[in-house]
Amino acid sequence: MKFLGLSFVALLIGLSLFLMLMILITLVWWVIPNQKLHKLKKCGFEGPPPSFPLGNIKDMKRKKSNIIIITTTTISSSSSNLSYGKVFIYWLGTEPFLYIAEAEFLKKMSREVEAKAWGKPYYFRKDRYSMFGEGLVMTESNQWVLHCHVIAPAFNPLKFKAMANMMVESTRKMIERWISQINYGNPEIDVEREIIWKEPKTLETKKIGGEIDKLLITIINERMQSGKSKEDLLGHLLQENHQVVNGEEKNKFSMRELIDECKTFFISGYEITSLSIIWSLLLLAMHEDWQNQLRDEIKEVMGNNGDFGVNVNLLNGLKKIDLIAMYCDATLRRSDANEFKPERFMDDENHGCNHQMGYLPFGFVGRMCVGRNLSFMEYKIVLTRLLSRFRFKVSSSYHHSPTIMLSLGPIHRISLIVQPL
Ligand code: HEM
Repeated sequence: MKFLGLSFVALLIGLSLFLMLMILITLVWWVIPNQKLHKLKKCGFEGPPPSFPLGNIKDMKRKKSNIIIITTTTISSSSSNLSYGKVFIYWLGTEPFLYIAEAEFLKKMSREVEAKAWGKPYYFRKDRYSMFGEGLVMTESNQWVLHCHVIAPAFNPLKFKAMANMMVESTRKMIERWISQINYGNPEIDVEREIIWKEPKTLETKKIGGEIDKLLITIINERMQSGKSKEDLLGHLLQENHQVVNGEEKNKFSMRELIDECKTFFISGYEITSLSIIWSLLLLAMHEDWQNQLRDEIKEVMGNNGDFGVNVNLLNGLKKIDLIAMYCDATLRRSDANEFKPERFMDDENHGCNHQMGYLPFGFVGRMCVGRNLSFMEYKIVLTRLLSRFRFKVSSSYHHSPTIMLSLGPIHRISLIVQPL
């Protein structure tokens, strides 16, 4: 039998497939999200119903009040005019997110929710998998606990001395490059290009992912076979990874896990610290009085070391540099938050915010940044040496263009006029 030229069987198959697809869509986009919402409501959370197909993205785009959004472990500032109070559930596609504008609630959660219970949103895991694989940023529950045990000791500040020397050396090379450029009559330096390695876009990382993996396998194998431990992050990681159980040598991580951790350190570590340094240089170039204050402090604390070498212990004495560095885009800020006032951090336990949970540049509770001490050290080393050698001014060609990528970066170059002291 034929209908519109199609056999009855083909029509039946087509119809069944269509029906199955409709059932699947209804399940995924309506039944399951509504079940989740029902459960969340039972726990006392209110919020708009999931709307097909994008969730509440449209509503979220309309700006009114600044609030904090927690997307499982990721905290970011955003805006909303949804009228569900200060804590509610909203939807991105079919995924529920907890929206928090109440610092006390955030504090309570950070006390009561175990670190291993935090996870990452599905879209983040999918989008960033090529960058982080199953590295620490992505792991959850007991796998996170295991990774933490291996990785955290590698970030013990007592192990940073050799890394400090590498940082000093690479800053020295950069300073030499700048001086030779200045001597050629070009004092305008694109500090972004000089300091930062551009984070590859997700697509690029997907394309070159295999190449990166191969390169890392070679490096890791060479290190393992040479038997010599190098005092850098990979060296410390390999040391922590090695164990002897009942006389048998074993590794805690597989090669895949080692590769993913290396990628995680590189991508989550390198980019953010570099960005902190270049934004700080820009702010200092805009506020020369602060450059002078910092130079005075560097001389007072480091003596000549600010110029010729770095004593890691002395870095702890530099308080003002801390102060400027890590001012994050906290949302519970005071009304003068957009003014450059590093002094607001001085003797203020809330770091210039209205609440202690307003300042969370390194995340919070157990999922706090494992690399924060390393990043402080690198930041201080680079800034100390640059300020000891140069005066910075903003170039007339500078065009302010911050944008959020993985972190807050500039679209256009950050050009500064650099004058040797
Ligand atoms: C200015 C510098 C840095 C800032 C502002 C920063 C910020 C953060 C934040 C906010 C988180 C929490 C993310 C979340 O909850 O999803 C985090 C986690 C993490 N950071 Fe950093 N970070 C910095 C430097 C570094 C460095 C230098 C490294 C390593 C070389 C690093 C490695 C990591 C890792 C592995 C995690 C995941 C920790 C976990 O989930 O247990 N970060 N960082």
